[in-house]
Amino acid sequence: MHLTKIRLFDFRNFREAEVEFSGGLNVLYGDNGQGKTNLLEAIHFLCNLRPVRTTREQDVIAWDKTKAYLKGVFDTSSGPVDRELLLVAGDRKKVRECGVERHRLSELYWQIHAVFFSPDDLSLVKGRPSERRRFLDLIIARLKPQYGRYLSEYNRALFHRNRLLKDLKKNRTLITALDAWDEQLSSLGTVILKTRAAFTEKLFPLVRKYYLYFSREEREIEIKYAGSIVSTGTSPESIHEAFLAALRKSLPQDLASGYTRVGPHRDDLQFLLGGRDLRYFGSQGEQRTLSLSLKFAERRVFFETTGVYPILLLDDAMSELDANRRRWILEGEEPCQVFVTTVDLSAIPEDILKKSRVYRVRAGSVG
Ligand SMILES: Nc1ncnc2c1ncn2[C@@H]1O[C@H](COP(=O)(O)OP(=O)(O)OP(=O)(O)O)[C@@H](O)[C@H]1O
Repeated sequence: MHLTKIRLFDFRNFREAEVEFSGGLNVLYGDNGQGKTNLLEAIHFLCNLRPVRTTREQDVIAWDKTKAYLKGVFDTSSGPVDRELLLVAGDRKKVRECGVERHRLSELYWQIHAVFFSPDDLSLVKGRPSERRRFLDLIIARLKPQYGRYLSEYNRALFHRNRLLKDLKKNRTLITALDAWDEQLSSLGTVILKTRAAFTEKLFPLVRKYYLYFSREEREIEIKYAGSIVSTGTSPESIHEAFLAALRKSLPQDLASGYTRVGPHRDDLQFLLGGRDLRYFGSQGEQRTLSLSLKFAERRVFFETTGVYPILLLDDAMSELDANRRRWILEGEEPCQVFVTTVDLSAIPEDILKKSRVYRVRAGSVG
C-alpha cells in the first residue's frame, strides 16, 4: 500500500497543492518553517484519520480560513482507493472513500495506516505514563476497533466512580451505589488488561529486537507492563477478582483523594537496561533509540497483523541517527513507502538520494 498522490487546500500553511509521490523513498527538504512537517501531518491525517501534532483536529485549518480539505489516492492490494477529508470549523470532520461518505471510521482502519516518528517521540520514554498508555491504546484500537469501544466505556465508568467518590465526602449514604460501579469498572478493565497483555506479548519482543539493532549493543532491553492490578492467574475470572480486591483495598485512599487509584488507567510501561530504568537513567541517545524502536515495532506489528506495511513518516529524524542507521532505514530492508524531511540534503547518502524522489518545500508549496 502506498500514497500515489495528495491534494491539499487550506491545510496549515498550504493554500493549494497537488503532489505525486514515489512508492519508495520520498525526501522533503527545505528551510525551517516552510511546511515539511505540515505535509507529513496531512499524509498522517489522511491515513490514520487523526492529526499527529495536536488533539484538536481543527488546528490544521489554515488560520485565516474556515475549511481545510485533503485528498489522497492510495495504491492498495484491492486497487486504487481515493480518500477525502473535509474539516469545517465548528463541525465534525467528513471522510469520503471512493466517493462515498463514511460514518464508521473504524471500518477504514485496516487497509491504510501510517507511522509517524519525530524527535518529540522522546516523550514516549521520558514523558508521563499517560503517553505510553496512549501509544499502546491507539495501536490496539486501530487493530481491534472493539477495544476502543471498551476503553470509552471504561473511561465513562471511571468518571462516574470518581464523581461518586467525591459525592461520598458529603453524603455517606451514597456508598450503596459503589458496588455497581466497581463491578462495571472491573469487568471492562479485565477486557482491557487481557487485550493489552495479548498485544504487548507481540510488541515487546519486537521493541527488544529493534533496540538491539539500532543500538548495536549486546545488552538487551527489558520491558515490563507495570500494572496496578496484580492477579495470581491470567484467566478473566482471576483478573476480575483481583481487580475487585484492589478496588476494595484502595477505597480509603480513593475516598480521600476522590480518585480511583488502581486500574488500567494508572498502568505504565517500564524499560530497563542493565536493570536500570531508562526513563531516569538512560542517556539521551539510549532514550532516542528506544523511541525509534517503539515506532518500528508499531510498524512491524501492524504488518504482522494486517499483512500491510504502514507508510513511514520520519520527521527530522536524520539528525538523530548515525550513518549506518540512516542507511538501514532509508534503504528500506522492510519494503514500504517512506517520507523523510530534512533541512540538509547532505544528511542523506548520495546513492540513496539518487534512487529517491526529492521535493523542495518552500512557504507552503512543493516543487
Ligand atoms: N493552522 C495553520 N495555518 C497556517 N499556518 C500554520 C498553521 N499551523 C502551523 N502553521 C505554520 O506552518 C509553518 C510551517 O510549519 P512546519 O512545522 O511544517 O515547518 P517545517 O518545514 O517542518 O520546519 P522545521 O524544519 O523547522 O521543522 C510554520 O511557520 C507554522 O507557523
